[in-house]
Amino acid sequence: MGTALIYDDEMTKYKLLWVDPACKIEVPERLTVSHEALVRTGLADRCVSVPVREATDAEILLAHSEEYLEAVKKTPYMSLEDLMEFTRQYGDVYFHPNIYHCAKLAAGAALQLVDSVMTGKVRNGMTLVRPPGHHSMRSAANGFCVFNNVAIAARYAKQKYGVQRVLIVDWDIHHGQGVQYCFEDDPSVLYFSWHRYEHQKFWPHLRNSDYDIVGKEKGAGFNINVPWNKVGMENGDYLSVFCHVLLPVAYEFCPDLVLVCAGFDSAIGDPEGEMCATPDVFAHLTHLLMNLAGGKLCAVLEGGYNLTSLAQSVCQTVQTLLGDPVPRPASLNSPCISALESLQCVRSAHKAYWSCLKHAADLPTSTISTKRIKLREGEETTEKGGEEEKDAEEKVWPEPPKRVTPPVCAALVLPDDVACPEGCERFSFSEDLDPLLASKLRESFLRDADDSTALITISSLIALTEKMEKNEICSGLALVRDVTKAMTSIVQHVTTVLSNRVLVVCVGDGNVPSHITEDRETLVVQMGSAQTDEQSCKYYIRVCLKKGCSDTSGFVQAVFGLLLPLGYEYDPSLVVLVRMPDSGVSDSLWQQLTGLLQSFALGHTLVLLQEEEKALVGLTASSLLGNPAPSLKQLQAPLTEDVEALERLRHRLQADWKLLQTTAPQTQ
Ligand SMILES: NCCCNCCCCCS
Ligand SMILES: [Zn+2]
Repeated sequence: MGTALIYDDEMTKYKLLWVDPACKIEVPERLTVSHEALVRTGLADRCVSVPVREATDAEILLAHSEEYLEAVKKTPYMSLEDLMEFTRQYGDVYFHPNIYHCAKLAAGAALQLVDSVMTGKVRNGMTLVRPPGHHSMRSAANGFCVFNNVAIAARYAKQKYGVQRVLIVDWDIHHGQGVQYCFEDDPSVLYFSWHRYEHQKFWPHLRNSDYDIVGKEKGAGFNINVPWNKVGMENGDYLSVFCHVLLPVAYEFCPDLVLVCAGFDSAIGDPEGEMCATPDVFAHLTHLLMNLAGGKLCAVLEGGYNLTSLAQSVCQTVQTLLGDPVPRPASLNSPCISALESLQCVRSAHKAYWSCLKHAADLPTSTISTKRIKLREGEETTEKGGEEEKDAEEKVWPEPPKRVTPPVCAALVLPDDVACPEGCERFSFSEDLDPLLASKLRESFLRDADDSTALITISSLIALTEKMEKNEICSGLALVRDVTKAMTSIVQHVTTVLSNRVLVVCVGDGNVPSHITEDRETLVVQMGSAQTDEQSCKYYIRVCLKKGCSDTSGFVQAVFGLLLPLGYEYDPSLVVLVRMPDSGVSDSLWQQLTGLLQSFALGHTLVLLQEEEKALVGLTASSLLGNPAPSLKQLQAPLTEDVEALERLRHRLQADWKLLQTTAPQTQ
């Protein structure tokens, strides 16, 4: 299934008609540069084009009062003076004779997108709209917004399609207070927003935007605010919040639909956000949400006021929705102290509501980032947002890397009697093997040296890793007699011959040859049930779950709290996913993991299965082809001892792996 793109240039036909410094950044070119970039890059042609429509009164009344709608209806007939007068009653917004029409189109576009996804016409999609929506409230326009496009879409999806749970992710740099107010007592809509806050010094200066505002009554826990109290936040800050707050909660919530308030003023160069996250980060934010709700994801444009980073970010988002491999995360910095404080505060505020956060640390005793910490003489404050910050417009950043899709998406090494699934390519090493390599492989990996099928398999795997390295093949899968032997030979080859970093993920117990774990190049993460006496060390990390990998919620904890942050920090060029015999992992969790691991290494994931498990070839290949994994059931609480063990492991490792941190360093 494809990706919908909804855009109509009618929404460019309104603009600011008078002088107002607060509103001058909201210009029609925001839409034209975004759409033109999608056309120029060929991404628009790869999408399913869906027309806009006007939202009806009834649909607008899903989130707004009649008196407000009636008032807005009068604006097309107003004189300039009347428009200015009408505007004055609201904050940081402007009206225009054509804005009511455009606001109906913006809301209608969001509804068209919901229809396209909910009817299965497309898998996911994005709509480029203005005016944006997330600041508008029941009876008030605000922050360039007239109707709350995403709030209306959420209510519409529940009403028309019986959607039980909607996740709204608001990655715009402003707090979508309009969305928060709409759903704050509603447990069926989980609203997540991060936003520039600076301890309430930043617009809209609301006390209600802070981390302790968690929702009301039945909605308590279903409103998550992540305040950024400094500018200059980077990719590492954003990805840490996704891994340690949003994703664990989102998987526990288990939404039937994901709506994104896709604002790109959180990208570098934006005059509003003054953040430093690069446009390619939106490829990762999008990808990390694409296995929720069976892939049903609707992205609705909100803000974004730097026309260069806006266009690049929109393209990164749409290209990921189309299923292209995501770029490697450019060398991530560890989250800054201020971000860690926010992270700790949010996790603490929500520990009462989400079992995945039950063991989160308490509130920090003091927010050290706001105090000027006494540094050794002469040392510059490493903290972001210092006065020396140049203003956003002067920021320069590299163009996001070209994201080439390899000619072969998934190559499979299978015994002849196992069918190759649709969309994949059977791969077996045909040219005669280099005799030197053959003998080396024989002596080091084969039980009986003349076991030719094993030799073919091993050499096929070696050849496969080389084609992946050349980006001729994206991902691979092999049925092998002994996954441990196969893993060893691959790691040996890739680290020595290709001298690349390999992330090995072992699902299930079983011994991992020690020499892999000692080469201090390869990172091995093994998830199982074995109570190991040997401690995890920096490059060989063992997650032990009481009930093993059959415990889905414990496993998910480990994936988001440990595996993903490690993967982002390690930034491998190849991921080897090994399903150890009798791992006990469920099929849907296995597919989720296969999908999530494609966040790394340009999607170069090589999956190793025991040949007895050939029944898993089809569903594993489906995930390698980019099909969304089936959604997991709502997760029950993970075992206390597992969560505590994971916390202890994270505490021990966070000195080596900065993205594992979830708390700010304690003040002395
Ligand atoms: N420096 C201009 C102040 C603008 N304040 C309103 C911003 C609304 C953003 C909507 S995404
Ligand atoms: Zn914004």
